[in-house]
Amino acid sequence: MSTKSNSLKEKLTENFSEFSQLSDYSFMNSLNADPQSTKDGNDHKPRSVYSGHYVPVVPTAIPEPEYISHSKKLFKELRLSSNLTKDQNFCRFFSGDISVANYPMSPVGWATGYALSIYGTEYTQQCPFGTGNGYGDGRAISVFEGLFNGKRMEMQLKGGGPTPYCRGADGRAVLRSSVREFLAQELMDALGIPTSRSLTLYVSRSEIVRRPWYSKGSRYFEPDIMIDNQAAITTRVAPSFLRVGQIELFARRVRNNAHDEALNELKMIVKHLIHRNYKDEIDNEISIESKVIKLASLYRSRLISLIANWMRVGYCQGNFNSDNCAAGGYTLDYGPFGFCELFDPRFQPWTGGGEHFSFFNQPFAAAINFKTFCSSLSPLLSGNKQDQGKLDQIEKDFSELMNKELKKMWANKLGLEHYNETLINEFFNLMVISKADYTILFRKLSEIPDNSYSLKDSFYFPIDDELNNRWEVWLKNWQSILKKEGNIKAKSALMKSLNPVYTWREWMVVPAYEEAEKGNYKKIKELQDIFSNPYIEQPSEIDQKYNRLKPSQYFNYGGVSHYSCSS
Ligand SMILES: Nc1ncnc2c1ncn2[C@@H]1O[C@H](COP(=O)(O)OP(=O)(O)OP(=O)(O)O)[C@@H](O)[C@H]1O
Ligand SMILES: [Mg+2]
Repeated sequence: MSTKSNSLKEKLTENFSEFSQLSDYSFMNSLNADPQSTKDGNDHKPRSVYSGHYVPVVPTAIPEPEYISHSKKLFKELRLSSNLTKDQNFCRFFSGDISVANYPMSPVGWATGYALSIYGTEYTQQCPFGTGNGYGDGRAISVFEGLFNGKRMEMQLKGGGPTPYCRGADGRAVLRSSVREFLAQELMDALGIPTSRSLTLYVSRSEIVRRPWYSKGSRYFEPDIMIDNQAAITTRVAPSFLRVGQIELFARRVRNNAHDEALNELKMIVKHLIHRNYKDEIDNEISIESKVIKLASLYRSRLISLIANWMRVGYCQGNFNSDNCAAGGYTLDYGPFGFCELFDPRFQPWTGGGEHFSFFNQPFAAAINFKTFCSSLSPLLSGNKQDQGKLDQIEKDFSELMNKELKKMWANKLGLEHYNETLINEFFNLMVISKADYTILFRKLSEIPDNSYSLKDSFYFPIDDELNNRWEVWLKNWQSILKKEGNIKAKSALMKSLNPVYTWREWMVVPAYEEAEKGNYKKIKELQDIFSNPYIEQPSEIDQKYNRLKPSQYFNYGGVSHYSCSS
């Protein structure tokens, strides 16, 4: 009996009509549509959107879509059968032709507006109307919301054609950036870092868009040519795609007395955020003021943990504006991101990013986004001084708690129970002077070596005797603390669970999207395999290929070591 019910429970969704039965829309049912929008979602030209939480939009399908890949892991988690990828309607739907939607699915998707603050400075000029009312999802369109094993998930096409927020751009994403986002989400999830997830990746055999990019071997900082790219659509999945910038938009409207419904719309979107991302942790029965305070405190914990995790694996988001900061506490928008190879605290692959969004500055950028988040919640406290005091305190404590978490992370990354300032400062100095590869060095240290010879393959240049001696001294000090603290074998195992073997190396990903441009998807699948298990050493043939220092020719190489945000 129990076997039977288990097998029933395990039944996978096999075809598109079963898939449609999973749909259950709360976004469109419980929030306000822009009153000026049309129900049919035929709304693809830039225009001002003054109110409402979303605009109904029908995506523009990419012509002649070809399936490239899907996330086997996410499919399993959602209990979707891989057979679905062979279903014609599934393919049409996730390549943008949602006219195939069956009841209870909606044949219309939605795009949302959001505000933009760059490192705390509010921008309004970023839209064609100079007001900020034309800024939001320009090419991201949500098309599905459903219940999967009781978990509510939203599915969003990236590159699904223009929306009213497109600001005159084409609404498309190129194959290169879609491959990057698809693979990066897979890797981040496997690294154990909260993230939007990859569902599927389709490319158009016939639609071409032009973008500035780098010529082969370019040493230019900014793109030097225009190139033709195939359009692609990748679908990402998350409990919500709400951003700090979105809460900010509604709060700005309250502050500016933009319309009578402004405060109510802010309240609705915050309640929606709680419902989507914090439902299990916030009691529905408490007052809105108490909910807001709890929300700020929960988001603070999630954001702090997220940033510490980014630092742990060498991830640099690159463009950590309020509009690229998910209010649910996970990584969102894999645009000009990168992973640090040669250790550099100022690592920043995006040419437009500046130092403020660089690798080691991310805790500060996060603190600023958190401040924006808190001040956006403030109007919901109805001027109550005591509640405002609590919210202010939560915001004020961000940096101290962030520091604490970082110290814990650095200590654990080195197998230590406690942060040791002298030891860790000397370690950072040595990493910089020795020109170490961030991932390889930490992984080699996870073997807890007792001599510097074991580290030599993690340096980009041979180190001299003096430096060598410094490493020897450091290793000795480190080992003696480790030994005092306890079981070395257990420490090594812990370090290996925090320090991956394999990481994102852009020069390995470039051939994957370049081959894909020629219709060969083998390298994408290979990388997907490697990225699915980044903490486990692969057999030596595979290991030699993927566990390597960045070759010298790829330094200062346009499109590899740095890139513009032309996606
Ligand atoms: N080709 C395009 N067509 C329309 N809008 C675009 C296009 N490229 C970028 N945008 C819009 O410009 C804004 C800034 O772009 P950014 O690179 O931060 O985001 P993105 O990578 O497109 O999307 P997301 O943050 O949803 O992952 C976003 O609102 C985005 O929707
Ligand atoms: Mg973005």
